[in-house]
Amino acid sequence: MSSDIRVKICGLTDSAAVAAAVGAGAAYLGFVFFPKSPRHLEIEAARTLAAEVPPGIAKVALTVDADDSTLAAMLDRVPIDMLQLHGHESPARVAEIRARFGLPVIKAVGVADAGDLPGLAEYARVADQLLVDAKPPRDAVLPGGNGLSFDWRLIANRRWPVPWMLAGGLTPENVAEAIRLTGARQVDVSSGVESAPGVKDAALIARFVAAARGEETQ
Ligand SMILES: O=C(O)c1ccccc1NCC(=O)[C@H](O)[C@H](O)COP(=O)(O)O
Repeated sequence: MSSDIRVKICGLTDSAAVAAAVGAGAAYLGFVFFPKSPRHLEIEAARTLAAEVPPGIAKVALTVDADDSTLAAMLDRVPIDMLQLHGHESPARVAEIRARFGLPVIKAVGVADAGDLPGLAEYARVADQLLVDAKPPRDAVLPGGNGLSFDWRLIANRRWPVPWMLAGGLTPENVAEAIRLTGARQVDVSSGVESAPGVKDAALIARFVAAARGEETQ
């Protein structure tokens, strides 16, 4: 496996977690703005954490069907590099947000079966990146960050015209196999590096990044 795998650690809620992700070599750090989430950040808390991220690591704001005024209020205070849209935003809405706020957009798309794959191609026309995630259960409170994976064989050897990240239920134990099966060059994790919902574990973050890069020795 190659060490050029790029890792996104999502749902960081405190300085220790940011330091752990930065120290482990994450390429992207995700901040969740979704009040029902145990990882939700108020704007001023996110601003403080964002200031702790060194240049060269992308600060990603995750939102769910946010309207323009909510996005504007957050972006006015928090120095964000990319938006991750994790709701039911249509392709037209993705294009609109991208144009209005002038930031690269990652569109999360849930996959449960082969019927979900055409949606990915549609979003690849308007988003800068795709995040290929597990589809949340119908009764889930969270549209992502549920620690659930999907059948990776569904996307084995699939390619899209934009960069993409594999997400959903990844852990230090399974990430190498997920990369091998899918050919992903970027991976995203939240629950799999937590000791409790919303509480990141520095050792798990380090193990995850090392495993994704094929560097883990144990
Ligand atoms: O993390 C949340 O609480 C969350 C809330 C609302 C929308 C998305 C959310 N998380 C998305 C992610 O953290 C990841 O991008 C992805 O779903 C993988 O999560 P996990 O399966 O927990 O690794």
